[in-house]
Amino acid sequence: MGSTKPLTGAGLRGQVAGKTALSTVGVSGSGLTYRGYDIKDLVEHCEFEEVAYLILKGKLPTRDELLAYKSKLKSLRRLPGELKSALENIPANAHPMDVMRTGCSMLGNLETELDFSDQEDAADRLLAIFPSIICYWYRYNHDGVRIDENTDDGSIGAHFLHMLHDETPKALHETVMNVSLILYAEHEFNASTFTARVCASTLSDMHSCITGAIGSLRGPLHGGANEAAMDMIAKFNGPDHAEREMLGMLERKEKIMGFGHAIYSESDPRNEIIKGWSEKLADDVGDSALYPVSVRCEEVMWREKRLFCNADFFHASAYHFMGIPTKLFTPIFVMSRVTGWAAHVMEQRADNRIIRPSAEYVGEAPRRVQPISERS
Ligand SMILES: CC(=O)SCCNC(=O)CCNC(=O)[C@H](O)C(C)(C)COP(=O)(O)OP(=O)(O)OC[C@H]1O[C@@H](n2cnc3c(N)ncnc32)[C@H](O)[C@@H]1OP(=O)(O)O
Ligand SMILES: O=C([O-])CC(=O)C(=O)O
Repeated sequence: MGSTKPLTGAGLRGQVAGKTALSTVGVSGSGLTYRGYDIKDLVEHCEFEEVAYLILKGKLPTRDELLAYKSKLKSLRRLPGELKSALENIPANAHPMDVMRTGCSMLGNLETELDFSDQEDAADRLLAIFPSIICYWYRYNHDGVRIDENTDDGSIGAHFLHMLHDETPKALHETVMNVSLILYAEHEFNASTFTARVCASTLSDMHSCITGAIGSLRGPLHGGANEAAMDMIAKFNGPDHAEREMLGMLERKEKIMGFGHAIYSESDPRNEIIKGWSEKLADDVGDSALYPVSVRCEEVMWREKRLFCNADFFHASAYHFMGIPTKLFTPIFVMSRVTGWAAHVMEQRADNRIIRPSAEYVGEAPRRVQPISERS
């Protein structure tokens, strides 16, 4: 199990900030459970949509419930015309996470959650529409085409890859997307989820909560690490070069993205799973560079610093082998984590008190305002 570190100090580390029935991190099983189910068990037996149902509705679906849920999600993929126009107006050099944030916020104007009784529908709509949002913007701005977002693909992962590459994805890629979306779906009180809960605690709407969460996920210390890890490993021309560069970065006390974790102390259980798929994808594309480079990075970080790969590190090579542009890596995290965020919003609303901690004041002692004419 990925045991937890001594949790004290800055960053609210180790402080219980609320209750959740959604997941445990570093507590039991392989180290990550969703509603009591171990992540390894879920990856082995479930589709992402089943796990989304579990997270959002509280139980694993029956076969009929899953079919109905997948068909509902399929019917929610379409983009309103006003949203398409907004996406067309976002420049090609914008960061795709900013596109996701704007897309979510714009949808909140068009399909405002007027009452909390709409919350499950608002969550399902976001889950279904995020792949359409990012692919519509990307293909319009990079390839000059207006894609048809109403594909017939049976899963969210295949829908995304189909719109991105303009062809039905191969089975291996659909499987890896499925695994990846499951792995990223939920992770207790991480920074983006906590953002969503703080927003929810003011009784704000679902789109505001998710928009804020996207902003938090964007940073390289959180979801943005998969993209940053890719940028780093792409610069290494082989394992020995990677080792030399990594040692230099450590010497200069630089942060190496895709390593370490706020809660786990020895391993992130998601790493072993995505690393296995990255290796399979490397074989599939005949890679003899990026995967060995990634493995050497992992060895060096553990040997030198006892730092291990988190969920993001091997996601970088896995996504790359599937032909996904690096800048779209973190938006995939959004496509998955929206399930966890929305479930946390609903959980917060069900037992709410506004989240309002206190601060330790370290500023000036009380003093009088000097008239402006006397200030130097
Ligand atoms: C899906 C996710 O969001 S997983 C997280 C993705 N983020 C990253 O991969 C970014 C790189 N990693 C990090 O910045 C950190 O490990 C975090 C943000 C994930 C966790 O931060 P913290 O809980 O503050 O880390 P922690 O307390 O373990 O740090 C201990 C020491 O290790 C160092 N350290 C931690 N991670 C790294 C890293 N990736 N590279 C270099 N040094 C590191 C810290 O700087 C600190 O050094 P110090 O004692 O000299 O100040
Ligand atoms: O829990 C965290 O701090 C970050 C993380 O791994 C996640 O959100 O998946």
